[in-house]
Amino acid sequence: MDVEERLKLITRNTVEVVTVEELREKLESGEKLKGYIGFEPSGLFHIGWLVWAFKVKDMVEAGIDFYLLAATWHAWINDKFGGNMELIRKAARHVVDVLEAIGVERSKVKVVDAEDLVSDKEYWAILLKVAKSNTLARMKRALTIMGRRAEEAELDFSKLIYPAMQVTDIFYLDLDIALGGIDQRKAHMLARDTAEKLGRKKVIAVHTPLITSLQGLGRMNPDQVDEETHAVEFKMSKSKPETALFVYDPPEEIERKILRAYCPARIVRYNPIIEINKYLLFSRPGFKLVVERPEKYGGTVVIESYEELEKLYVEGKLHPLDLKKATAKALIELLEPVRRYFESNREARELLEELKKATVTR
Ligand SMILES: Nc1ncnc2c1ncn2[C@@H]1O[C@H](COP(=O)(O)OP(=O)(O)OP(=O)(O)O)[C@@H](O)[C@H]1O
Ligand SMILES: N[C@@H](Cc1ccc(O)cc1)C(=O)O
Repeated sequence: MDVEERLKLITRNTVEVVTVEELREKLESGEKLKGYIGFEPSGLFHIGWLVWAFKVKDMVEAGIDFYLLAATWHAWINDKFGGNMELIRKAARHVVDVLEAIGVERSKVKVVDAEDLVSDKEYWAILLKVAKSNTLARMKRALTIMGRRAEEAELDFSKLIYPAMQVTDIFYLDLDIALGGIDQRKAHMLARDTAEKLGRKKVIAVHTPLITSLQGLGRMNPDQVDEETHAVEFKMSKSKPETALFVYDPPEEIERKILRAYCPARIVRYNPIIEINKYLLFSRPGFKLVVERPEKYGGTVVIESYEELEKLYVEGKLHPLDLKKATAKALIELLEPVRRYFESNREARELLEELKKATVTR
């Protein structure tokens, strides 16, 4: 694969890459590049996570040496599973199972655990240098990377250490590329600015879009919700199960959740059903959405691209109910391999059942 093809694969379906020029330069240099994503292992895998999971597949295919960081200590700081480290560790194993189910081969990624990172004194030396290079105000502002508002920084002191840890993870693993949803932007900008101060490698940030909660924005007008509020208050999130579709939800459940979901007519901004189409369905090469409807409502239509879908929807030529039914059907198909994986893999299934029973707390 040549540089342009690799670049295309890494940058497709992203919100931003900081910066594309740096990425091109590194790819051209021919050196082996190291990329990563960190995740808090704290419960079940919702379809929003598929957005970055598909990007992990792209990275691996583009020849990036890819690390998956199970951010166990970070999840602990963030009060996930009530601070039960045993459950957090199990949840980390479960995430790797789901990734395997959607085709991220275990042998092609390196799974690392935050517990191993912190056992090295070098990690703490870097962390102190990161802390020394930044103001308290900047660290507080970065708190949205843990899905918290800046005001929550003072709940307990460990929360203030979290952003410095995320930057340290990047330096310690000596990464070239950091992947995350757009809500992780502040961590990556902090890492880039701190790298300049410390004379370290400046990480390239690749940000994927966020899928909105199935409950949408409540009574808020989409035009009045900025991206930061969207990320903290209105994204699909495993801590708020009522907002989420899980990758192993049975077909009937997927259909039920989608039929009840927020999907205002003609509006695409922060519309989760539209986003599922844009980021998960049409992002797959060759995908077509088949909308079956009676002749009197326009008859069956096969939509070939996301642009075509958006146009039809905004013009009011596609009713939300018809869109929902077609989306449910396509999503059920997309998730079929995950259901099969858990049906046929007893160990993975038992772990999933155990996690389902554990209370998903924040
Ligand atoms: N709704 C979403 N759509 C797309 N990506 C998401 C979504 N939610 C989280 N992500 C991405 O998944 C990664 C892990 O995020 P995180 O652990 O905060 O997930 P979460 O489901 O919001 O968890 P929690 O509810 O426990 O805070 C991050 O890179 C984040 O950007
Ligand atoms: N902050 C990320 C998790 C994360 C933790 C440590 C990292 O190095 C990277 C990512 C989230 O909320 O999902």
